[in-house]
Amino acid sequence: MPSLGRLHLITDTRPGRDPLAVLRAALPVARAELVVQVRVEDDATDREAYELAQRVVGLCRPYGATCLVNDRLHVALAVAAAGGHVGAEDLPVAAARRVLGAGAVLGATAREPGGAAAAVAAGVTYLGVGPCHATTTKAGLPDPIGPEGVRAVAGAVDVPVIAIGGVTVASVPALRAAGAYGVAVVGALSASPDPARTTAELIEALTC
Ligand SMILES: Cc1ncc(COP(=O)(O)OP(=O)(O)O)c(N)n1
Ligand SMILES: Cc1ncsc1CCOP(=O)(O)O
Ligand SMILES: [Mg+2]
Repeated sequence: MPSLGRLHLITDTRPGRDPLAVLRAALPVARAELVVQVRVEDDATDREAYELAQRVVGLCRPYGATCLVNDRLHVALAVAAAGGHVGAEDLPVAAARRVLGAGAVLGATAREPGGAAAAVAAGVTYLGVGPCHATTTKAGLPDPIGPEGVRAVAGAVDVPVIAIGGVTVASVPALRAAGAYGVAVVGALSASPDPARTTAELIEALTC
């Protein structure tokens, strides 16, 4: 397995959220185990995405944390992020790999073994697999696949599987038992009254 962080914190840029405050709380706890994925709302401008990503890259650097950019790979390149994440409505994996280059971290979304194997063949570094559980963070998703869906994908590929969708501290053990290498969260940290503590609990559950 590559040295990819196990805790993926996806920025929550919905109104009233403070993604940089959450990141400042999580970084000193998770350090190099943290992968921060800069994800902005669809109607955000590229300039807004760029400015947030630039801040995130700067905050991650002293901790050895990894910054990725969701969807907007030109923003990833512009801020010298470590890579990006693409899904079904974004650039195809092979095209994303060409854009980012051979050394970049490239994630893609998968929910079943066939799609996962195709993404691996096309050059992904890791797979974001889900939604594992119900989530209120993103609308229009298919039904949750649960730990058994994660198990099916993890058994079919040899890249790290990052479970996403409604992940909480309590759900991490079952996801790990199903073969997840790590987890990606929005609400578990963004809505936590104590993001530093929740980060510590997530890291403990992911590395024990
Ligand atoms: C780690 C991880 N897994 C899945 C996703 C979802 O990506 P996508 O399907 O492209 O949906 P959007 O996030 O772009 O709305 C992800 N971002 N990260
Ligand atoms: C972007 C995305 N893709 C699948 S689930 C999801 C949102 C995950 O957010 P949360 O951790 O709050 O359920
Ligand atoms: Mg996408």
